[in-house]
Amino acid sequence: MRSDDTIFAPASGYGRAAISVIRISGARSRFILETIAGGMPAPRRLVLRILKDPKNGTALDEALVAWMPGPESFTGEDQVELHIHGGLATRAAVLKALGSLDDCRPAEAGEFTRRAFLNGRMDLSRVEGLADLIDAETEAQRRQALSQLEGRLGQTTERWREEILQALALLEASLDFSDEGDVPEDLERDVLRRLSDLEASVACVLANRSGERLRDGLTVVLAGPPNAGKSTLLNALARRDVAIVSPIAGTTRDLLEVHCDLGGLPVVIVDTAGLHDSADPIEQEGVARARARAERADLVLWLVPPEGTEGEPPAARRVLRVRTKADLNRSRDESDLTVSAATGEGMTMLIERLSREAEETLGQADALLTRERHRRALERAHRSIKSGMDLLERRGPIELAAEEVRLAARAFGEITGRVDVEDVLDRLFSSFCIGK
Ligand SMILES: Nc1nc2c(ncn2[C@@H]2O[C@H](COP(=O)(O)OP(=O)(O)OP(=O)(O)O)[C@@H](O)[C@H]2O)c(=O)[nH]1
Ligand SMILES: [K+]
Ligand SMILES: [Mg+2]
Repeated sequence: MRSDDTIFAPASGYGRAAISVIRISGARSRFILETIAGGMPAPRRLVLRILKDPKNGTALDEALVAWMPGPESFTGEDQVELHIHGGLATRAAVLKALGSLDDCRPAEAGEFTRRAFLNGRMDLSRVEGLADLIDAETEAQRRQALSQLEGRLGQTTERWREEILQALALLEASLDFSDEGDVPEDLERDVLRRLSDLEASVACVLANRSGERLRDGLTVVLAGPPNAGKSTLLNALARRDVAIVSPIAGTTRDLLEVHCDLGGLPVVIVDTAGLHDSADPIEQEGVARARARAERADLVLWLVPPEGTEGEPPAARRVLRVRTKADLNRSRDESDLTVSAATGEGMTMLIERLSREAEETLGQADALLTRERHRRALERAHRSIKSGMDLLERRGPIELAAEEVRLAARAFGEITGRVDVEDVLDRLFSSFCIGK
């Protein structure tokens, strides 16, 4: 794959639609537009054109076309958009015509965004914001992703990086002084004050985990003995037939996740295998997976059917006891909630309860960090700042303090993709759809 090829791809979804948008980016964009649309429109204006096959001049479609010259385009390169009719045959014919041109090829997943990043049009944290925006399933996730796309995280870490580079400059100046055997104490005190301000700001951001939580959603695991009604409840919460339900104990073996939107907040509900001792190695594996997932979950709903023995809930952060199949047994007990997926009894209460849990955990999300990657980089920056401060306070070697400060600057730079992020790039861009 050559990075100086001109690339093209449908930017709207596949399947039949009224309009389909095809994006083109690269040096041949102008030539392509001239060739298939018969001339150049004014930049950034949609104009109606007949698209013609470059091989034989036959008409392909009537389309709105736009010419977006670089460097002020999304990718930073010359770009073209063709808004063609959304029929499958039309799209196939236009894509085939584009593919027949020299140095033009279909784009790989995320290649447009990768070019935008490489051409300095977006920093890495904004690229991640864009990926999250495309994947956002709820209102709160959308707002968070948009704020990251707008550059809140990137701007903050860039500011921190600049501040720490100033501290580094001062330290280096004091190194020069120390050659002359005279380290001004003011200078070191000044550096120490700057580092300590920065340390406090970074610690404050690290303490807030709500961004990552909001991105991933609140995880609720449905656990219980076999036949407790876990899969039935999952289907009822999802309002569709996701999991197999049967009177046979041990129906569910794998974990099954459903993403729900509760009042604009993302909740992931996980159905699991019934917890019990089994000689069957597949069931044992299912039970082990159920226990592991319960341990990591924000909340476990421990489902207890009216019949049979209850057993012990799995190890978990928080457990709510839910009596199932209320239609079969009217007796009250010490459960937190009582539901019947069959009649719908108690379902409103359960959903309200889950919404409240989501609101408490995710509701006030105003966090800067949304990914583990950000957190790891910031933690490293924080550690280095603290080591640097420690060295200065103990009047240790200035060279070592300067090195710590340099490491912190580097860690800040990783968040926006200034340094060392090749592996992150490959993973991130391949998670995009083709055409983005
Ligand atoms: N009457 C009544 N039956 C229910 C209710 N919920 C589930 N059942 C029945 O209970 C049986 C077991 O339900 P499942 O949802 O498969 O139970 P499970 O906990 O997922 O079972 P495993 O996956 O085998 O562990 C099925 O026959 C369901 O129709 C309910 O609220 N009322
Ligand atoms: K079952
Ligand atoms: Mg089941």
